[in-house]
Order: sequence, then C-alpha cells, then structure tokens
Amino acid sequence: MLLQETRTLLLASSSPRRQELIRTFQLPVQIEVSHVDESYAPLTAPNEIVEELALRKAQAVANNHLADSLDGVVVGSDTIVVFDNQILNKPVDDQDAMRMLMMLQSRTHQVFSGVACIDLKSGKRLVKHRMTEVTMRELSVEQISRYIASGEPRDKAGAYGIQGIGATIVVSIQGCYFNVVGLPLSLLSEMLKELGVDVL
Ligand SMILES: Cc1cn([C@H]2C[C@H](O)[C@@H](COP(=O)(O)OP(=O)(O)OP(=O)(O)O)O2)c(=O)[nH]c1=O
Repeated sequence: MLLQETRTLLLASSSPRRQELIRTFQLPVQIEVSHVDESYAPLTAPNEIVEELALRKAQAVANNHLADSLDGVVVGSDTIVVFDNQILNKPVDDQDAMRMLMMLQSRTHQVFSGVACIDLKSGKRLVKHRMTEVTMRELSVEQISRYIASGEPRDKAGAYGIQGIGATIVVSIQGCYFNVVGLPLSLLSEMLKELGVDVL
C-alpha cells in the first residue's frame, strides 16, 4: 500500500482557538505567528476585509520560506463581526466591549471568517470566506458587566466567544459553528483538497 505523503500545515496565527482547531485534522502542524498590519481601507466590504487580511497573514509566513525547501501549505485566517453595516474587531478595552455587547444583545449579527492557503511548492494561492449568522439573547448591563469581568471578551472579535461561557448568550446560529470560533474547518478542508492535501 502506498502511504499518502504528509505535508506540513503552517498556521500563520497566534490564536489559541485556531491552533486547537487545525490540530483536529491530525496532520503535522507548525505554528508561525505573522505580524502584519491589520488595517484596511474604509468602506471595504466585510468579505473582502477578511479575505485580504487572511491572505496578508499567510503571505507573510510564506515569504519566510522562499529560500528553504519546506513542502507545506501556509494557512492564514481572519474573523470579524458585522452588525448593521458596522465592523466589530477585537475590543480595545472593557468600555469598547460593553459598547459592542450592548449593540449585539437581542439581535442577529454576521460573523465573517476569511481563509487563505498558500502552497509553498507550487506557489498556488486560494482565498475564500464563510459567513455565519448569530442571534444573541437579551442581556442587561449587569450581565454584560459580569461577562466582561470574566475576561473572555478581551481578545475576541465582537467581544464574545461562542466556545466559552459566551455560549450561554447565543440563542441560535445559522451556518458553520467553527467559522464563528475563527477557522471554518469544512471550508479549510475543501481548500486543502484543492491543493492535493486530503484531510479524510
Ligand atoms: C466571534 C468570536 C471570535 N473569536 C476570536 C477568533 C479570533 O482569534 C479573534 C478575531 O481576531 P483575528 O484578528 O481574526 O485573529 P487573532 O488576532 O486572534 O489571531 P491571528 O491574527 O494571529 O490569527 O476572535 C472567538 O474565539 N470566538 C468567537 O465566538
């Protein structure tokens, strides 16, 4: 029987969630944090923002391997929350988290995640995104304050984490759950397949 050649996935991310999620593929994973400028032009559409930033992150790591012979695929990702045409990134402080959660409670918002894959051998680049709709329950200022005090909102787009105690404030979702957590696994596995890497 021919053993399938295993190629390394280079995850261009500092996000512990993404690191944990990509390991579910049971493929060799290397983490290489990319330090890129995450600014974007005003009025850029959400899908374009997440695709552009995912590619920027992946490209920065790919550039570090131009001279070596590493046979792998670099994966970059970016997640934003969109409510009423407003883009919510990670909150800058607790007050910002309060502003975001007051806006999101009792309503439905969109979560966009972009994924970029760069094949180091062929140079082929793929960039796609997914969108998930999330509906939050009604929250009082006191409940939001207690949630912020838990520390969970701090490093998350939209100031909540569906995978943590934030699960209790989400009523329903439509679309991919992992897209909300920061890495849409079914989309990523499809993209890897296109580059010749079979997860299953
Ligand atoms: C909405 C939501 C976001 N998030 C997280 C995923 C991302 O880590 C973060 C969005 O910030 P990003 O800028 O996409 O990612 P990051 O800075 O954490 O990591 P890196 O750029 O190095 O890859 O929000 C959750 O963990 N749970 C959620 O429910």
